[in-house]
Amino acid sequence: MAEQPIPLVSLTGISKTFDGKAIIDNLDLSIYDGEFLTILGPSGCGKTTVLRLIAGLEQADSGRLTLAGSDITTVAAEHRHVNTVFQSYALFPHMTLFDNVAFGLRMQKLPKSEITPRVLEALKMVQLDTMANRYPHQLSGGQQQRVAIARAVVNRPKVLLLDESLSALDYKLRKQMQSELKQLQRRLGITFVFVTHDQEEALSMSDRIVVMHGGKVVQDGTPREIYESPANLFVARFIGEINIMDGELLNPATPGSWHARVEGRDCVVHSQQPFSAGDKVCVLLRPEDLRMKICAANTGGGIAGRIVERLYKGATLESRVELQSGQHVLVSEFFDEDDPDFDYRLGEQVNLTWVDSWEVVLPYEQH
Ligand SMILES: Nc1ncnc2c1ncn2[C@@H]1O[C@H](COP(=O)(O)OP(=O)(O)OP(=O)(O)O)[C@@H](O)[C@H]1O
Repeated sequence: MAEQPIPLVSLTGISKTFDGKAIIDNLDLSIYDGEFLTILGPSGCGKTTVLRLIAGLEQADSGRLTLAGSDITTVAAEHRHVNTVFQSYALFPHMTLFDNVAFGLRMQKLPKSEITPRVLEALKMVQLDTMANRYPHQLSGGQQQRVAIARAVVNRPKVLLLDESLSALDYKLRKQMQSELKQLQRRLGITFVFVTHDQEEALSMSDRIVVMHGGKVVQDGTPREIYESPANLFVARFIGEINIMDGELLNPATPGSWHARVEGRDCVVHSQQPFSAGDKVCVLLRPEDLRMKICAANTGGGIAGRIVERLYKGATLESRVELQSGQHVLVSEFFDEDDPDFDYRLGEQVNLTWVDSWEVVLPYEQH
């Protein structure tokens, strides 16, 4: 078995209460050297608090924090090799970029002969070395964000914490910065811990995503694992669009698959979970996993439904289908004008199937 690497940062049994309310609840989290880890979750789930605990800006009520193997649970923020880039970049408006980036090193009373090359190197990394004499108001939002990163990187932290640091940017700039930030992280080899509530951002940037809900980690995995195999309905719904259908397991088909009835249709579903015959389940399917054919009601072998809405999205066509149970599901298909079945009309009867084994089967939860 491959040996598990030693975490660069580890949080063990960390709890934090504010005003008598548990905000972080017995949290265990390992962050590995050089990875781009994203903490993803809805507003108020405790993401920023986790960053502040790692940075030393908050003290945990209980638990243990280590950095590169050393216990830093009670070490002051300024003595941790950790830097934070906050949502508001908090640049000094009256200082040039050079002075903004040099500020921390000057506070440490380093000699000028060391400060100048380090600042220029950091500005070069974020491709702003030619603008060293400009002031923050002369920069775009994305450039200001890069200065904030240079200011953190110049301290040569082992870990860089980024708190919703792209959320102030407009859509196009945010997309551009997502890719630049990821490239920068690869180039620097610094461990990034990135906090966001934007699932698309998390999927596209991260090596690993930790999904938080109510102060707890509800799933920890690669972007693909989180998207394709959500651990529960909360994660499934939080990450992208999902259709949740009610089903019942009838009897085992093969090891890892079951004969089942899903929305009145007999089919085979796949799961490695220890289910029993008769168990009620939720069958999860992404809109792009479903396949749709025009078909008279109950003749196609799949789940019968009726088109109630069509949404043209450019590259894809999304259709809302009402099943016989009254439930609505969303189907997303690539636009294909040559497919005679493609141009559905409102009210048309259709038949839904899905790509074999792409379904996720979870224990039944009210939804
Ligand atoms: N210093 C504090 N004093 C009291 N309550 C706090 C404090 N810091 C955070 N909280 C509360 O803890 C909860 C979690 O806050 P936190 O900022 O960690 O959430 P978040 O997931 O980062 O949310 P957002 O995405 O909105 O920033 C919130 O209910 C918040 O009001």
